Amino acid sequence: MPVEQALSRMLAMTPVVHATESLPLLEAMGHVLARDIYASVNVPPADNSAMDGYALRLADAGAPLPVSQRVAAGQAPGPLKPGTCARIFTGAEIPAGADLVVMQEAVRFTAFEDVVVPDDLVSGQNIRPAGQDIRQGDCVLQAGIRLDYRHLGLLASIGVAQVEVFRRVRVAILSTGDELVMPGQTLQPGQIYNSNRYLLQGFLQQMGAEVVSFAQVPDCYEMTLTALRQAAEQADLIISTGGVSVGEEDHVKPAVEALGHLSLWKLAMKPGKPVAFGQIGSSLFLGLPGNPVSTFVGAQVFVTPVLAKLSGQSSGDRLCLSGTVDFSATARIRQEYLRVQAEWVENHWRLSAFPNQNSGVLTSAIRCNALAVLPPDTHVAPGDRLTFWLYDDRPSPSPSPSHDL
Ligand SMILES: Nc1nc2c(c(=O)[nH]1)N[C@H]1C(S)=C(S)[C@@H](COP(=O)(O)OP(=O)(O)OC[C@H]3O[C@@H](n4cnc5c(N)ncnc54)[C@H](O)[C@@H]3O)O[C@H]1N2
Ligand code: MOO
Repeated sequence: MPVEQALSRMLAMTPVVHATESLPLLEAMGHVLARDIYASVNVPPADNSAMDGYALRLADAGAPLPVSQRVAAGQAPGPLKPGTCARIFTGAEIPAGADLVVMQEAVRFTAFEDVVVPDDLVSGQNIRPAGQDIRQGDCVLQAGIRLDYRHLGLLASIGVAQVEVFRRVRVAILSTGDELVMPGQTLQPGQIYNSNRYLLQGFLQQMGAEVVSFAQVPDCYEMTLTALRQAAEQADLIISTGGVSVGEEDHVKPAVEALGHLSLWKLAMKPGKPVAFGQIGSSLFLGLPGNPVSTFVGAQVFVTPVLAKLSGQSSGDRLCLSGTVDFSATARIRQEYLRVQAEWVENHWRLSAFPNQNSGVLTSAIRCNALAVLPPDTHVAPGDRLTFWLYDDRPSPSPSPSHDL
């Protein structure tokens, strides 16, 4: 089955976790907003000065003006006496009657310390009007937004201290394989370190999900059943790695079928062919192949949109870009997800492929910053274009050389 079709079927089966909670603003970081937020105040609440200087009436300009009051930020000014000006500081409220502020560098003083202002004055200059950022009653954020630091700042600016958010999506991770040991232990012959668990847990954390359980199970049907049953009791989504292929040691698929059902298995993608998707009780189940790059690509291609929908996010769409490849590659019947280094060079994106695209080479994900999509039955040569997305938008320390695949 093509990836796009599989993804639409996965999303059609994915519910929204509707439970909400009310959290103090700082704790809401990374949560998805459950209600629209309306401003109960203007931002700024009153007209205020954009400069350190003098507030006056345009009509009074022309003659030297005595200073009748001093207004610092945080003080409430009195009305401005006609024929005078007010000493004012950045952020301080404009006294009633004043209609402009002259910055202090632009004024002179008479021998009596009256203020002489320049001629080229405009009503409203250097005044930040009340509500210029947000008007009372405005809908400032809509439900479905995943809150980041910008939203926290905006919510704080309208005085919101507590927000209603969807609870975090609960995810269980299952690593399967007799060969796996945890970092920190010494490898015995035949063993490898379990990297997928760490990759997935870090990814889920970054996505705002809560990892509620982790199990590492050997290649044993009974133990896989037990682990899946326990995971389904706690999690909205179970993600397993390994054991979804066709060998006798691959027990995940039959175990899911025994406890629930599988809706999808085997997709036309590389890496990641034996991806499986289904349900156990009320938990969704996503089985990713064990190869570390299959897990990485599966996290990018499937976990991201499924988690977005579960968590109540209104859009899980990623930003897809188009770039020019400087290598040759051919995809057969499977859609390929190439690890590429995307560089912005001379007003276009140039994509260079990592030389070893094997699904066991996790280094490719670190040395590159993007996944380029090579559709089935496609050949690309230098100069051709491919769609890609950045999974790391930091500039790379050194551009990678080009490699044909
Ligand atoms: N006869 C066939 N064999 C295979 C096929 C096939 O169609 N016919 N498909 C191949 C493809 S493609 C993939 S992908 C793999 C997927 O296999 P599994 O999902 O069953 O994964 P495993 O065999 O358990 O593991 C694959 C590989 O990844 C390593 N691994 C597993 N878990 C971890 C982990 N947590 N951390 C690090 N590395 C892990 C594991 O040792 C294997 O090397 O099947 C092919 N075979
Ligand atoms: O589908 Mo597998 O991940 O190519 O090696």
